[in-house]
Amino acid sequence: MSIIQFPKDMKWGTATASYQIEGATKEDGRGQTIWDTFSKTPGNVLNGDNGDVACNSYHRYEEDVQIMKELGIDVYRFSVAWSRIFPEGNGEVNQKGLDYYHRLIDELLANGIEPMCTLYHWDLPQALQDKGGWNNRETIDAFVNYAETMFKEFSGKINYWLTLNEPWCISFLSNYIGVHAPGNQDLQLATQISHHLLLAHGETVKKFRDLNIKGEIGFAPNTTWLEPFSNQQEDIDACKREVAWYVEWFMDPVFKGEYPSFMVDWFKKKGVELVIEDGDMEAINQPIDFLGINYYTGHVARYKENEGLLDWEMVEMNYDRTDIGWPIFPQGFYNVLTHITESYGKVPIYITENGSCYNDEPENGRVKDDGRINYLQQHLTALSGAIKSGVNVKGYLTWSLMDNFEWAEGYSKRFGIVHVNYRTLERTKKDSYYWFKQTIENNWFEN
Ligand SMILES: CCOCCOc1ccc(-c2cn(C[C@@H]3NC[C@@H](O)[C@H]3O)nn2)cc1
Repeated sequence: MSIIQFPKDMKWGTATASYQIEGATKEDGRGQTIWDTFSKTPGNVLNGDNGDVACNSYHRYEEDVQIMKELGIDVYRFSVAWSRIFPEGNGEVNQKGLDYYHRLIDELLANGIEPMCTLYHWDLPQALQDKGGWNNRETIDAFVNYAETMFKEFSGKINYWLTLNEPWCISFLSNYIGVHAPGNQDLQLATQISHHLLLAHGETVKKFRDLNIKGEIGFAPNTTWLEPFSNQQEDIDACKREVAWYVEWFMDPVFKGEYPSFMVDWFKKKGVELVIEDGDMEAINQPIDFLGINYYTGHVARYKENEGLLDWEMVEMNYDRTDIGWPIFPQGFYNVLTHITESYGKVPIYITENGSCYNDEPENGRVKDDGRINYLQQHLTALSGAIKSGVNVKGYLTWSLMDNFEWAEGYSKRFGIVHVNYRTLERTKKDSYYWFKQTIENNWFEN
């Protein structure tokens, strides 16, 4: 057994997102979003699930904050539903929407918990999607206007801001692979959307600086790691392409002001012509205060000609897998974090999402989720190793505080350290909740 310790100023927390937990989708002036539309289109979401009720956190946030207070966390990451603030995406502000987030944030602050606000976590107002959504550059202006409204309203209460959650999911998963809203399957469209998302991020950071807002701002790319099956250059290059699709494609423009040329060339071979206007790359290349990193899984891979978009295939290594089927690959967590530090320097990093799907149910009031505890132990051990090797990690927020709407998987996949009974909405703290609570209290755990 060994003791895994963390820096004394390490911040611990949990993360959620508006569409996944709030419910109340037709209350207090909230406008429809692309996930309301997508989830109610038959076939898009398992079991026809949608976010109309979810965890009903819109009304149960006080109970949820008490659960967080007992957990002993320092920071809670949530997202704001843009369509609660601007039901049509822009125009007249909805005061009842602002009022809800004041209630939530005041409850957090009153209980000594720091709010970390994600401005965009996938729930685009449908009215903007009807005008082209993220493919329309006017959506960038609407986003900056929404962000400016939030900055001015909550400056002084919120000190940690994230512009975008997982731009790879927003662009490629949702507009090329097509399994998330709005469900397009067009590589040119998805790639152009990725550029507009980066522009929205950069213009928002500029606005944050121009307004002299107190606090820190960043964004939260999702990451993965592919380990080459051999030291053959074709295997190494294939893995590099997939990691770059998530990491370099979004981080090079922000940190270096340019796209990774080997990926631009690869997309060109696939017929993609990215439209970049004068000044775009300068607008994206804004210094950020911290990076949110989301990591779930990785695997071993090798080159395979004409396989998928990037010519690679997974190598089956009898991985242990979670209940959503993702390989448990903690070495990928260490590798992607050290890779990011080697590429972009010691930018402060918060792990804004890391967690696992285990569908254990309560028995006699207890949820015995050993799989999730094991996942946390393995990934926090990898994180501790990354910190020791120089990665500038400031905090770790597990995904998620509670079971919630897992997008196309609906409510069938449970990521929470707190169980939610979707019929009664009763919350039940899982064994992993108590394990995480003890780890936070100690700032170490025994592996
Ligand atoms: C047919 C091919 O299908 C490919 C599916 O490909 C993916 C990839 C990635 C994901 C994914 C899901 N999550 C968890 C969320 N992160 C944000 C938060 O809202 C969590 O709910 N991260 N990545 C899903 C599906």
